[in-house]
Amino acid sequence: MDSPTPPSSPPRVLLIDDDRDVHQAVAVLFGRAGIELVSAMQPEEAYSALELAPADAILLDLNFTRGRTHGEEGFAALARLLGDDPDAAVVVITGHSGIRIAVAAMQAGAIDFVMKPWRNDEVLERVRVALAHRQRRREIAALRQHDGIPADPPRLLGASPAMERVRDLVRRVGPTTANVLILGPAGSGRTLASRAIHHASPRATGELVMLDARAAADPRDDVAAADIERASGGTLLLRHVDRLAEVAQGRLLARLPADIRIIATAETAEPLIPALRARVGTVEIAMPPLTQRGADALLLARHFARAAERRHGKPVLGFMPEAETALAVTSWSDDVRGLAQAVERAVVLGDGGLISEADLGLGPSPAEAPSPAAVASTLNLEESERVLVAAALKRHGFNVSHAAEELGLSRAALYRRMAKHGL
Ligand SMILES: Nc1ncnc2c1ncn2[C@@H]1O[C@H](COP(=O)(O)OP(=O)(O)OP(=O)(O)O)[C@@H](O)[C@H]1O
Repeated sequence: MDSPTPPSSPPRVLLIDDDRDVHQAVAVLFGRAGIELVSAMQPEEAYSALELAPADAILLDLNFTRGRTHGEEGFAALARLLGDDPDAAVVVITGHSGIRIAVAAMQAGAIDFVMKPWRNDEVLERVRVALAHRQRRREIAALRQHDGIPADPPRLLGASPAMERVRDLVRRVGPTTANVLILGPAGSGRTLASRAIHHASPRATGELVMLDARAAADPRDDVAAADIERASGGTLLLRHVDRLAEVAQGRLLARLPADIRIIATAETAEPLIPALRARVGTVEIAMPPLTQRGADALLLARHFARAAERRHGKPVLGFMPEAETALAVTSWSDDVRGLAQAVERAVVLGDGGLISEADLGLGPSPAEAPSPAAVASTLNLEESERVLVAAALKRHGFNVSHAAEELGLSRAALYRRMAKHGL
């Protein structure tokens, strides 16, 4: 995530609208007004854009599916934008007769609204009000913070129900001072979730002190008392707490002051002594492995490709269809981090075209597709079904009829399973 816009640079406004003509018109308008436009055609693209570079204000259309006028998608996006960042300055865009919808959006936290078709001066005025609002919020936060403008909130990307549940828990627990134990595979986003919780907490102006239990040369080593002390007033993040030997866990428990907020991460809770688990795990959050997040793998791959594009100045067109299928079924050794590294490598070494399966270091040969036996030994029933369906689709070049025949399913049944698993 980049740092917020420095005061001297032009204000940055994110437009979320599925109409290209609107983007073109706003680009001209903002260009004249000295406002930088960031464009997103869909809400998911917008969350990725915000993670890469924060916006000072957001213009949000409320309908993204042709023929829809009730704004459900826009309201869901508004809730997510404000859930991720309660200080977000959002102006909603509604149709000509949408005054009731506009009022409901303001009740839901939007700062203002504009109605299509709009007058240019009206849009600019609303955007400027939103920018001023955001600036005021930042100044107040900076006064509280003492050491400058606060960073934007970390964002957990993903549209799967599994990630919705994680975001919901993060949102509920963040503003409290409850201790949280985050369980899940290495690289799945546990530290990112910890940052989001700290950022949303009343202790966000204090330090997030990170201690890695793996850093101890000997698992019997103690967690430094001085570090624990530093976290008073902020949050203590104990990473990989399951790597501490039981004796060290006991000593750690004895040293934890009563008034400190603790977030701990571990792969599983089994190695934890019950008293430590009870102390750090007032709320437990299970971070699902990427293979349980359906189409999130592709969504994250696109996000990491955009991030690498920005970081290395190398353009990327996207992913080849077979690479997309492979992404949906690959279990990376380091979960989300493994995916991020593979995508970044592909962008760095690629020629700016479409990223192939081979570019991602994934075997293109059908023989390498998982066999039912291999699948069954490591995954649960749901995951096995997803991997088998994806592998059959891959073997048949995404020909649904052929894949359905191989799986002994009707085409309709296969389509249902594809929808269920986000394939
Ligand atoms: N849902 C997500 N959205 C965006 N980025 C993510 C998401 N999950 C993970 N990442 C990114 O993947 C990388 C690994 O995540 P993170 O460091 O939080 O993992 P972790 O579970 O704490 O692993 P470890 O403890 O081994 O470092 C980070 O760069 C993080 O920003």
